[in-house]
Amino acid sequence: MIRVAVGKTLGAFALDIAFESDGGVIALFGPSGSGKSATIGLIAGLTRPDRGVIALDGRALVDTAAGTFVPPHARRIGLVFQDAQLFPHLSVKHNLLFGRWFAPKAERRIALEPVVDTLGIGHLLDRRPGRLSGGEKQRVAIGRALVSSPRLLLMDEPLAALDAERKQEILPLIERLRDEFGIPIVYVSHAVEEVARLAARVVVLAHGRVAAAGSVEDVFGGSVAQAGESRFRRASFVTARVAGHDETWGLTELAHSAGTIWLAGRAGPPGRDCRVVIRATDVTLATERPSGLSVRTVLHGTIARIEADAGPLASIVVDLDGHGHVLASATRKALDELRLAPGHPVFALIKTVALDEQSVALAPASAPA
Ligand SMILES: Nc1ncnc2c1ncn2[C@@H]1O[C@H](COP(=O)(O)OP(=O)(O)OP(=O)(O)O)[C@@H](O)[C@H]1O
Repeated sequence: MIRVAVGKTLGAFALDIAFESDGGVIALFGPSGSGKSATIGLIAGLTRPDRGVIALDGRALVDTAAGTFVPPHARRIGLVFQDAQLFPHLSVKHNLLFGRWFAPKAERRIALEPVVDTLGIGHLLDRRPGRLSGGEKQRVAIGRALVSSPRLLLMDEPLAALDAERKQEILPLIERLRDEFGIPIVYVSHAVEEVARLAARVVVLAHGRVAAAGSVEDVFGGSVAQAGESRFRRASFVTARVAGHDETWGLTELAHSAGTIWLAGRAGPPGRDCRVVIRATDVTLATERPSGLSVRTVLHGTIARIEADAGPLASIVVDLDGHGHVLASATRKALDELRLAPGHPVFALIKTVALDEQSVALAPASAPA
């Protein structure tokens, strides 16, 4: 359990935040400059708060009123940054073993072998970091943090420097370490896709304050959490159930009460709950059920809210039959011409080609998504 309630002034920037997490992955989400990395620095002990408390499993790491400040190396917190920050003169194996020095012998819960297996880095052990790709380096950085048997893992945009393909290789590995090693993780990102796949809870920061906090479903139920994001990055997700695979056409059918969602590719066994991430720019709205279109996914819903940008665009939050929301981007002109307003019924159309396996996060086999 991590509890954070701190204030810190950094030049002209004032951070004043409070949140708690009792395990799993909690995401810190928010636009650039909102204070995500500053928060990570405070939890790791790289900086000291001006006031407040940070406690891990009931033990104060910082308590300014009591004069407590546990130094970073004694916090037992693993860190993974965007840039892997490996020791260039050490082999991969010795980089990994370096992490162990920080764990007292009695607390070395995590052995090297399962970490190497999970991350698929066994063939790299004798290499130096200079001879690794970006994705390989990042796996080793994650491994080094894990073998220190940390009480908490802080991951600050660990995928931001990787291309889309590398990201898709590493995301499942982070899912596995979340599920197999049981270490609580604070995960910083401004990618909705990553947050939707990994996190149970999210804290949205804006201008150094907590703008929203709660379950991922609740916080991303509308577009408010993404107000600072460009229209190309805005996304929502819906929880659906894998209904089956169409082997002839290579499609997966996902059941939702608002309609069937089709995605190109295979995603999970039938019966499994999942979250489907849908970019707002991939959603088209229609006032009538369309015919003669190639679009396969037609979800019926009701306009819950319209948020007009300063420019020509608007974000439309569509309530899906009381089971989640989908976010659409449209021009204000189109809204005007279709006379769309809150309370109106609409159909949300999503191209099948906009969704594939990578748009889907499977819920653990036994738990709801
Ligand atoms: N040491 C410092 N001195 C002065 N200002 C600082 C210092 N460190 C951070 N800041 C300021 O604090 C604010 C928050 O920075 P922070 O790095 O936490 O943002 P972020 O949400 O992680 O952004 P990004 O997504 O771009 O990494 C920024 O305005 C930054 O310029």
